[in-house]
Amino acid sequence: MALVVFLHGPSSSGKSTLAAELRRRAGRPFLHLSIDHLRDSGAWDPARYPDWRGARPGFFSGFHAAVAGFAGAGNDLILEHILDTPGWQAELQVLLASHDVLFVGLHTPLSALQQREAARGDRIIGSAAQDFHSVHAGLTYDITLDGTASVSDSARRVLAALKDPLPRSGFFA
Ligand SMILES: Nc1ncnc2c1ncn2[C@@H]1O[C@H](COP(=O)(O)OP(=O)(O)OP(=O)(O)O)[C@@H](O)[C@H]1O
Repeated sequence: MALVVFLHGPSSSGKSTLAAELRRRAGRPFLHLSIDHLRDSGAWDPARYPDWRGARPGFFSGFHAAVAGFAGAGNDLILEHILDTPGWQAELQVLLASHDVLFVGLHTPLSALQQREAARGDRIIGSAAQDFHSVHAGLTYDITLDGTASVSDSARRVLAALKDPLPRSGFFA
């Protein structure tokens, strides 16, 4: 069984920043999985697909299976993801059923998301707003964080919640 710290929130809410701080402070190894890494390395480039909409379900099913594969092989994970598509949570609920999950929701005000998105310059303008209005709906988090709070305080809160044994996550609700 592996431990999966699942960081969830809109684009620009602070998932990658928190993941990096968690790994700095954790005192134990976590493998950080995010599609950002595939995109930023050039390994995955949606613009190259003649029919990305058609290819998208297969790409993400593969990503989800890879996450479960790493966890199944005993790797503790920090997973950064956005559940913006119907069926993804259910797919991951099945794939991660045998693992400990800490489901962390990052709530960041829309104005901050838009400011960050504009400042970054490498995100599609409007993605954050699109996520903001829907991405937290119906989810049960184990911890909810303010994405504008100090990242060290947020990391401390997450690490303090990693009790052994971990209660069954709201992710599976
Ligand atoms: N707690 C924070 N306070 C202030 N700025 C922050 C905080 N967390 C993140 N940021 C800034 O917000 C921007 C987006 O952060 P980050 O890349 O961590 O978001 P993300 O949720 O991983 O985004 P995406 O899903 O688009 O990859 C960065 O410029 C980062 O420096």
